[in-house]
Amino acid sequence: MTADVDLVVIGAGSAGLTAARTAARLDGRVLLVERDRMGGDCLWTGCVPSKALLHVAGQVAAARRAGDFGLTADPGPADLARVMARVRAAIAAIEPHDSAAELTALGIETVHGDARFTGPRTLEVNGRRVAFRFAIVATGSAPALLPVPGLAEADPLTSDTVWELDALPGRLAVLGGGPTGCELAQAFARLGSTVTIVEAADRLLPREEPEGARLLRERLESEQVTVLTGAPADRVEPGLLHTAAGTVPFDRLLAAAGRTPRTAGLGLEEAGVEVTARGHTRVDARLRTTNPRIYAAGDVTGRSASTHLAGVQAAAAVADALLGVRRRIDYRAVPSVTFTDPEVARVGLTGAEATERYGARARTRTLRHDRVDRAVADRRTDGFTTLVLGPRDRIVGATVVAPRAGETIAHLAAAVRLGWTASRYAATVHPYPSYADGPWNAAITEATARLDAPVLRRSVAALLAVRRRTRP
Ligand SMILES: Cc1cc2nc3c(=O)[nH]c(=O)nc-3n(C[C@H](O)[C@H](O)[C@H](O)COP(=O)(O)OP(=O)(O)OC[C@H]3O[C@@H](n4cnc5c(N)ncnc54)[C@H](O)[C@@H]3O)c2cc1C
Ligand SMILES: NC(=O)c1ccc[n+]([C@@H]2O[C@H](COP(=O)([O-])OP(=O)(O)OC[C@H]3O[C@@H](n4cnc5c(N)ncnc54)[C@H](O)[C@@H]3O)[C@@H](O)[C@H]2O)c1
Repeated sequence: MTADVDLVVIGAGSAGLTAARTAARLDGRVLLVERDRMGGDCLWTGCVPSKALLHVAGQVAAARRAGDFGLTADPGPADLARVMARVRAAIAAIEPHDSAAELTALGIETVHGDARFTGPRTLEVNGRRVAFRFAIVATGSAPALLPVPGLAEADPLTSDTVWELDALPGRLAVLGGGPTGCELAQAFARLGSTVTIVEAADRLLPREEPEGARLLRERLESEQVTVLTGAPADRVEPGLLHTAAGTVPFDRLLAAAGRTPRTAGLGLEEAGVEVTARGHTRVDARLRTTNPRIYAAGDVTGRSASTHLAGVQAAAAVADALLGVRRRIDYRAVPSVTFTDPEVARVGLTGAEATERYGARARTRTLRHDRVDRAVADRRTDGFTTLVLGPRDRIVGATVVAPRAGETIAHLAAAVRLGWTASRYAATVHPYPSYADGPWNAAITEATARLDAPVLRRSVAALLAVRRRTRP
């Protein structure tokens, strides 16, 4: 069978766009199929609108705190229609980079339609049959619809639809206290809604360091957000959410309790592509599905839940398929950030995960940000840095909770990837006064604490004595 294209990419989101661009750069013949909007969730309903919304909400919150700085300003509730216009403007500014025109200029053929595999090396889109050498499934994930009685009837908002609101809900109940729930809850509370977060686990952000979740909760509560934890949703009546921890009256409900992969209707069975029990494409370390000619990348794999990792996976999959070049993805060093205020940023293991993996060889070193002068100057000492140390004192994880922690964590991602010790990290000069002083000072404290080891103290004392004699 002669192939029509080297690579067909299904889905033009974070993973699919990177896959198509990478293949085009290698001079591959590429067909990119998207059934909805070029740019995918990150551009239209995920990263970009949520960060734009959080930015405006942050400005409103700062204006509310103006009294702290001797100013007077009471912005009152925000005009959501105008706020959403700002959000759409951010999308509009980025959208041309992901457009079909831009990709066509790179030599990529784009087709608007629903792709469906018809065999191990063929698929169909808009009635057109395409034979491919390789394919990449990059169809992403969608908000999960929980089987909570009454939830569907309550017409819940999701991260797909919340952007269509043009008036602030008076009382907003947010179902799920993961990154989506926390970010949107804080944004709407700051804009003027009365928000309650309902989280099944015993804390917000269950994947993060408990102390980070605790600080975020404290901050949200200080901004009048009600947080119910240990509160799985039981059922919904009109205007009333019942949970194990009490009832929550609401005007609108936002369902943010997880994601589900988009694998239905793709003809994966015809292509010999197996899915896991949760519906993700089953992939190996090279991102090959159970059909070695078909790869997968991004949310659909269940091994990525971020734009940065989706892109890295996609580029690696293309190199593997088209060039036979294997690129190892270092999953140990992929940062994740919840862009609330304060931001909760992590790379690698939490303290508890490190103890589980390394037992007594794991340790943590925490520096509270009342020791970070920039945080003091900004009156933002409600943060901390934790370095997680593993065997041979290497940094195997880190959490930073602070304004701009999403920037600071990037250095620590490099440290984890390169297997640096705290001493090695401490040897890199950091600018003062910055939030990056958090990790730096934590590393310096760790490095200098090691000087307290009796053997080192004896050596230092001996050296000092020698110097006193030779340079009296
Ligand atoms: C509210 C929110 C905020 C977020 N914030 C961040 C953040 O700040 N930073 C971060 O890194 N990540 C963030 N994420 C996660 C990030 O958006 C996703 O991880 C990322 O978009 C996944 O990219 P993807 O390419 O795997 O899938 P998607 O972006 O979902 O793209 C998949 C595309 O495939 C298309 N498609 C599906 N089926 C077919 C088919 N059969 N034929 C043709 N096309 C098809 C879809 O229409 C879609 O456009 C956020 C997510 C949410 C919900
Ligand atoms: N800033 C970012 O990078 C960003 C932002 C948003 C989402 N994401 C990614 O997208 C993925 C999905 O995030 P998400 O927050 O939508 O989902 P999630 O799965 O991370 O969190 C959902 C939360 O809902 C809770 N939950 C589940 N069922 C419940 C019930 N019946 N009642 C109450 N609570 C319930 C869970 O315990 C969990 O804490 C994540 O992996 C996340 O990293 C990233």
